[in-house]
Amino acid sequence: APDALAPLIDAIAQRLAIADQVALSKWDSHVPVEDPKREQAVLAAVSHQAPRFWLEPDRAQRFFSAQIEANKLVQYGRLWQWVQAGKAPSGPRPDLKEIRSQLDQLQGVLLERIAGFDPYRTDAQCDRWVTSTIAHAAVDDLHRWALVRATGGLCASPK
Ligand SMILES: C=C(O[C@@H]1C=C(C(=O)O)C=C[C@H]1O)C(=O)O
Repeated sequence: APDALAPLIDAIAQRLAIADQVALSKWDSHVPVEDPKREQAVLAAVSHQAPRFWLEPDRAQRFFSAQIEANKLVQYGRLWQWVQAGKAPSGPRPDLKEIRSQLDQLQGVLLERIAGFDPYRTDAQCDRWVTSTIAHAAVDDLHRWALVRATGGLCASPK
């Protein structure tokens, strides 16, 4: 795989790691996982920032839609596990505003890395590279499936 892929998958995984914190804050506050207004704000910011990274706003938005869907997948999965267990982990709870500013900080990193990988997305090997990089990621099952969701549009053509 090209050198640009591992850092991209890493940034995607970092954004998904934050989903656990989001889920915890929503468990505490009984707020629904999905927040359409916040999603729109994220997508608007992304499309505004895209040209700075020589990315088509549409392409950047589609990529981020997948990140948002994957993020919700992790949250629903964690909440399901905590309902099943009858409890969520104890420990420090950053508030949602703080967590969202962490997500915002990752935005530029993700855009930079998606732009770095884009030249390779039409390669016939693209799906194989992505598949094997995800297989080797040091994450649990829930995060691995979320990585699959998050990278669904990474390669230009389906298998
Ligand atoms: C991460 C959150 O949960 C969901 C996922 C979002 C995202 O990935 O950016 C945005 C809004 C929510 O639908 C959040 O509420 O901030």
